Amino acid sequence: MIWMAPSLLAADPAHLGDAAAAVPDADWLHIDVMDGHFVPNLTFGPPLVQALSRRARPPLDLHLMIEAPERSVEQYVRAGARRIAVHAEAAGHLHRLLQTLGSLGVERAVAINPATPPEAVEWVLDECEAILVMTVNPGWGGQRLIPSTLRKVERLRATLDSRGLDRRIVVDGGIDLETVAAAVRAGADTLVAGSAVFGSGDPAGALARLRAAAEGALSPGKSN
Ligand SMILES: O=C(CO)[C@H](O)[C@H](O)COP(=O)(O)O
Ligand SMILES: [Fe+2]
Repeated sequence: MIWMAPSLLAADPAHLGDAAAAVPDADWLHIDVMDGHFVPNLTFGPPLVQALSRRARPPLDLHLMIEAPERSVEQYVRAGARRIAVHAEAAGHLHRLLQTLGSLGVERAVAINPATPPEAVEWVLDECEAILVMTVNPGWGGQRLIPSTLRKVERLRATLDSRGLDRRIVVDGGIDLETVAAAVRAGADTLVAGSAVFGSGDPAGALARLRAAAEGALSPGKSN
């Protein structure tokens, strides 16, 4: 089953609450937290996340692009996060951090940048529910998907299958009607899309079209 996670990063910052309310059929609402250090950009903090949780119907999916994530995960859980992705590159003690997140009762994802090999997450698969493969360099929306990142998705899906593990593979960056089928065929089952959803005048319609294209790529005999 495909899960769709529209990313608020592409929404008009002056109307974030309305954007959060505009995609009630999403499986998750993706929120990109950037600290100006791990990535140059600066975005959402806990009070804003908490305010958005009151406007959004989908559960909040926080993508923490921050240094020392262990210092602030609890704050984001209190603000309403239901899934938290932490970067393998940012966590000094990744295994311990994932155990902490588990004890806080949220779904856990480990994110890797395009430059990071799959091995960085393969040793903690028992301590997470999802892997987030960055398909662009983190920091901004509206970039083009880097095709070689999908080879990592294939490899991770093969590793999960060979170990009999049921984990979500999230792809994040440059997902649109042109790239979504390739991402799904590579093994992704959770699709983050910012510009393709909030860059359109009709976010709910754009989300539905993207979901249909992803589901079509899953079903044999359909072309997308
Ligand atoms: O994590 C991110 C950037 O670091 C965003 O989630 C991602 O870029 C989504 O935006 P778009 O679909 O426009 O690429
Ligand atoms: Fe993201």
